[in-house]
Amino acid sequence: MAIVGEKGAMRQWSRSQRQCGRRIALVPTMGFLHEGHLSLVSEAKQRAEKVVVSIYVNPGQFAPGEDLDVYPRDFDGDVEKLKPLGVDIIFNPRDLYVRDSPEKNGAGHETWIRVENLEKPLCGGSRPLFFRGVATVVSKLLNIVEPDVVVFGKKDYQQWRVLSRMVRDLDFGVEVVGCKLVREADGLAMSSRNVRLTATERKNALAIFHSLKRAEELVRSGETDSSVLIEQAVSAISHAGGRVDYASIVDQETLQSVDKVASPSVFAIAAWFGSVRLLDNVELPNS
Ligand SMILES: Nc1ncnc2c1ncn2[C@@H]1O[C@H](COP(=O)(O)OP(=O)(O)OP(=O)(O)O)[C@@H](O)[C@H]1O
Ligand SMILES: CC(C)(CO)[C@@H](O)C(=O)[O-]
Ligand code: BAL
Repeated sequence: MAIVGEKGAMRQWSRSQRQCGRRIALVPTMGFLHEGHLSLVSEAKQRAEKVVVSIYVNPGQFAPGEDLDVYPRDFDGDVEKLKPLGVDIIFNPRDLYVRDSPEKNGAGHETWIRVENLEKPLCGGSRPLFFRGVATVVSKLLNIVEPDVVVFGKKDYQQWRVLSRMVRDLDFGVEVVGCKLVREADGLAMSSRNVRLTATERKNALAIFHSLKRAEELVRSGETDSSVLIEQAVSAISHAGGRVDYASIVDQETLQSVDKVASPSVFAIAAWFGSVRLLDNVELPNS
């Protein structure tokens, strides 16, 4: 497993692999890896001969005042976790944006990608520049690594949908794969940010998962009214001391709210426990 920090070297490696006819899969991450990330690597290994994992905490997707400075990092630990998995390259770019290179004399990055409608609901409400940053950095990674397949997790459901749309709309020559959300043994969605929860917040945050499970059960027993499903979730999370950013039942493709659970929909929640904002979701069964 090699660690590559320079984008020219990354591109050169990819091109030489492709010239030999080898398929490349890319797994983009921000590091502090957990089993959720490792499941993406397994999926990538199934789909390509060569696997690149990128580790880059992208400043371009954090607004001022968000948690960029305290985002968990453990590069050496990540390397150890990836070693046994047969990953070929860890791409840990030092020079991703022009502003990262002092010799460019302040000539800054000024090109941004917007996925105009899909970026607006859900996370787009409280993080209006988030998907602009994500779409732009993922475009850069795709242009540098030139993978055949790129793998994302459905824990970040809207992110997966936004990036799939971007790839389709802009004709990137890559297949986008969405992998199922991986949970801790007690049900909490795995997330790098979980480490920032206190023990009490960690316990209370389970209310998110329990309320989504409850919604699933209600749908199975015939409840289709979104407002009923949402109210029980908001109430359970608030009782547990959480602050709901959004709790929305939306169409799986358009991410527009639905009043009734009648077609493929997803119940997506973002909620704060202490200073940590957590995401979770379930794809709801059709009633
Ligand atoms: N629990 C999970 N199950 C499946 N995929 C996941 C899970 N957690 C993260 N991923 C996926 O891993 C990729 C990298 O995500 P990232 O490095 O931001 O980790 P994260 O755990 O989502 O961190 P955080 O939410 O704290 O930013 C994304 O495609 C994301 O959806
Ligand atoms: C896709 C991504 C690596 C872009 O920085 C990030 O948003 C993430 O880790 O989910
Ligand atoms: N996985 C989400 C990345 C972020 O919250 O910035």
